[in-house]
Amino acid sequence: MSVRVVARIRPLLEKELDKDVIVRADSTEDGKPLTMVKIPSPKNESEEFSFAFNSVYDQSTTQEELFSAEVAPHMKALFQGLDVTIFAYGVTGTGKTHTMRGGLKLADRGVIPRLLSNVFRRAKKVAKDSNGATTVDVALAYYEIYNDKVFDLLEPLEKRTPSGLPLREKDGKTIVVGLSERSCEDLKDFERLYIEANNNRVTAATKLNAHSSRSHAILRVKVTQTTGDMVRESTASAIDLAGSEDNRRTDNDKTRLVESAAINKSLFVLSQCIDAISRGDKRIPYRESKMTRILSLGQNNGITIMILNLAPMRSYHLDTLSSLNVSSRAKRIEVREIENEVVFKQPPRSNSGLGGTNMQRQPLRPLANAHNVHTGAVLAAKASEKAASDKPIKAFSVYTDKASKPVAPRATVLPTANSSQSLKRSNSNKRPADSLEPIPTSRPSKLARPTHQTLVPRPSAPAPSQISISADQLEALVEKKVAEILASRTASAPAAPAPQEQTVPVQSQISEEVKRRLEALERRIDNDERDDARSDGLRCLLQARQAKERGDDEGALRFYELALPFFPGQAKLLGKIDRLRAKLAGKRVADSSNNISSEFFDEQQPEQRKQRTRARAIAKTCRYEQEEEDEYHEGGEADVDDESFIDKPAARARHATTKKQKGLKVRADTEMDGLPTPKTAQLLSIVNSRDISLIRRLNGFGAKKAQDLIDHLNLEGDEEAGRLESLAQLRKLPGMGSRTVERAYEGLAADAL
Ligand SMILES: Nc1ncnc2c1ncn2[C@@H]1O[C@H](COP(=O)(O)OP(=O)(O)OP(=O)(O)O)[C@@H](O)[C@H]1O
Repeated sequence: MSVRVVARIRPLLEKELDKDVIVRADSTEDGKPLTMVKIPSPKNESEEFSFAFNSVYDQSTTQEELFSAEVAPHMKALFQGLDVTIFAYGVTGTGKTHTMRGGLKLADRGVIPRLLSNVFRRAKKVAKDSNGATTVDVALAYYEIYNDKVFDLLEPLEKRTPSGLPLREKDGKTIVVGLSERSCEDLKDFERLYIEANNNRVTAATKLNAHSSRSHAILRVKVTQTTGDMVRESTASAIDLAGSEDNRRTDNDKTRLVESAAINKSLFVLSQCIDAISRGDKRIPYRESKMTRILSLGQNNGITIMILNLAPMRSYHLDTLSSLNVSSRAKRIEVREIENEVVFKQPPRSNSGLGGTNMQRQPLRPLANAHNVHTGAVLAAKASEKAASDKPIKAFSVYTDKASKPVAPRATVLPTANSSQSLKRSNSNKRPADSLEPIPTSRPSKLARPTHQTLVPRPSAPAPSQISISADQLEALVEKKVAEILASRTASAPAAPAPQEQTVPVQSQISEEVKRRLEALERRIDNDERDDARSDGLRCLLQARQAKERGDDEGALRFYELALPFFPGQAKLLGKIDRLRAKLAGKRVADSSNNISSEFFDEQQPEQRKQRTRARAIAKTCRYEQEEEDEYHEGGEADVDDESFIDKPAARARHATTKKQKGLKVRADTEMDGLPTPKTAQLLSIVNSRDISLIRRLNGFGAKKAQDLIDHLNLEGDEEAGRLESLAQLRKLPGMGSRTVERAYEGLAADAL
C-alpha cells in the first residue's frame, strides 16, 4: 500500500483577512469528495495547476473531521499489531502544529490528543471485552530533532548534552540511544506529560509565525497488549515537522538562521528521499539527516499518513507549489503493511547454570526477525529498576524503556505473526537451563530471544559481548545488503558481448568495495559526535557540488544557501548563489508546469512514464557508479582521504599509529615539506592552476575530488589570495590529508622516472 497523502488548507488568520486567496480544494467531478488542490501558475494567472491527493481538506475542516476521516480508521489496525505513522509536512506557518497538537479547547485538540484519547478508549474496551484477560499498557517517548541533534523532551532541559542523543540502527529500525519512555495510565496522565514536554520543545517567534517550531517533534505511543503469556506491541508515531522557510522573508537573526539552515537541510533531504524512492533509485539518501533516518519513509512496515499543510495566501505561492510537488510524489511511495510479531513471555529461568545466587540474568543478545524485541525488557523494567539505574549507559530503542509497570521479565518471539490467539507455548518449548552457556556479565537481560533459536542446542563457543554482537550484526547486515544489491544488478544486467564479460567481475568487486566504503563512511559520519558548525558547512558545500554535477541547480542553490550561515560574507559563495538564483529565476516556474503535465501524462501514458523513470534511474545509477569509481577506483586510501575531511586530526592520529603509515608520514614530511623541490613546485602549480583537467590527472584524483578541491580553493580566495605555498597547506584542505597529497606527489615522481 502507498503512503497516504492528504492536503489540508488552513483558513485565513485574523490578520490575514485582507489577503488574496489563491489555493482551493476541488473534486474531479461534481458531488465527488475533494481530492484536488488547485493553484494558479505564478507565470500566467489564467492557467491553473491541479495536484491530486488521496483526500483534500478545505479551510472549513474541523480538527474532529480530519481526525475521524484520516486517523480514527487506523486505530483498529494499531491494536491488531500494525505500526501507524502520521506526519505533518509544509511551509512554516501553514498549520502543522495546529493539526498535530492543536489548541487547548476540546474542539481545537489536534491529532495527537485525539489519538491518545482513542487509544485509551479502545484499551478499556479490549480489557472489558476480554473480561480482564487482556491488559493494555500505553507508554510514551517524545523527542525533538533540533539542529540535527536529538533531544529527549521527557527529560528536563538541564539533562541535555550539547551533542544530543545518538542514533543506532537495530533490526532494520533506527533507534535513539538513551531515550526515556513513560508509562501513561489515562488521558490526564498523558496531558500532564505532553504539556510539560512541549515546554521543553524549541519554538520561537519568526516573522512568518509567532510560535514557530524550530525542531521536528516525534511522539511515539507504544501500545502493549498482554494476554496470559502473549504480548503484542505496536507503535503510533505522530510527527510534527518544522516548516521550511525562505529566509528572505523571515528576517531571521543568526541563531534563527542556523536553525533554519538545519530545518531546510533536513526537509530538502526528505524531498530528495521522496524523489529518489519515487524514481526507483537504489540509493536513498536517508542518512544525510537525522530526521530522514528516523522517519525512514517507505522503509517502515505499517501505515503511513502524510498531512500536507497549506496556507491559502498568495504570499506563499512558490513555497506552496514546491511543497505540493514534493508531496504529490510521496504518494508513489509503497509501504508494507506487516503486523508486528507476537511475543511470548518466558517464565524466569533458573540461574543455576550460571553459578552463584548473585549472578545476573543473560546479557543482551541479537534477535533476528523481531520488530518488538524489547518487549520483555520494557515490561521487566520496573522489576529491574535498581539494577538498571546502576548502568552508566542505556541503549533504549524508541520502542523500549523505563516503563513503570511490573511484568514478567523475559519474552520469547515466535516467528508466526498472525496466529497469536491460537498459539500457546508448551513446556517442551522452554529452553532448558543447562543449555545456557556461562556468560560472565553483570548486565541485566533486556532482550527477548526467538523461540526457534532456543529450540536448537547452542554450540559451546563463548558468547560474544553485546557490543561485538551488535557490531557484527551491523557488519553482516551491510554485507548482506551489498550482496543483495550486487546479485540484483548482476541478474538484471543485459548479456554483455564476449570481450566485455571479462570486466564484469572486476566492476562488481569495485562496486562492492565502493558500497562498503560508502556505508562505512556514512556510519563514521553519523557516529562522529563532533558535528561542529564548520564541518556542517563543508558538508553543505559538498552536497551543493554534487547537486551541481547532477545538473540539479535548485539543489545546488539550496545547499549553497545552507552553507552561507557557516561562511558568512564569503564573496565566492555569494557569487555562486547569485548566479544560480539568476539562472533559476525563470526555470522554477517552468519546472512546476512540467511537473503538472507529467502528473497528467502519468495517468495517460503509464508505459512511457515507466520507460522515462527507468531511463532516469539507469542514467542516475550509471552516474553514481562513475562518480564512485572516479573517487574510489584507486583503492585502499580513499577512506583515509574521506576521514581526513570529516575529522582530520583524529584521522591523522589514527593512521599515524601503524608502522607503515608512520613511515609514510615521516617520508612525506622530510621529502615533501622542506624547500620546495621541483616536484613539490610542480604539484603546487597544478593545484594552484585550478584547472580540473590538470588536477584530474594527478594520482588519486577523480572528477569529484578535483572539483571539490577547486571549490575549496575558490572559497579560500581568488587565484592570487588563495594560492597554496606548501604541501602542508594543501593537506589541510578538506578532503585532502597526508595520504592523498603523498599519492599525488608520488604519481608525479613516478611519471618523471
Ligand atoms: N486549521 C486551522 N484553523 C485555525 N487556525 C489555524 C489552523 N491551522 C493553523 N492555524 C493557525 O495558524 C498559525 C500557524 O500555525 P502553526 O503554528 O500550526 O504552523 P506550523 O506549520 O506548525 O508553523 P511552523 O512550521 O513555523 O511551526 C497558528 O496561529 C495556528 O493557530
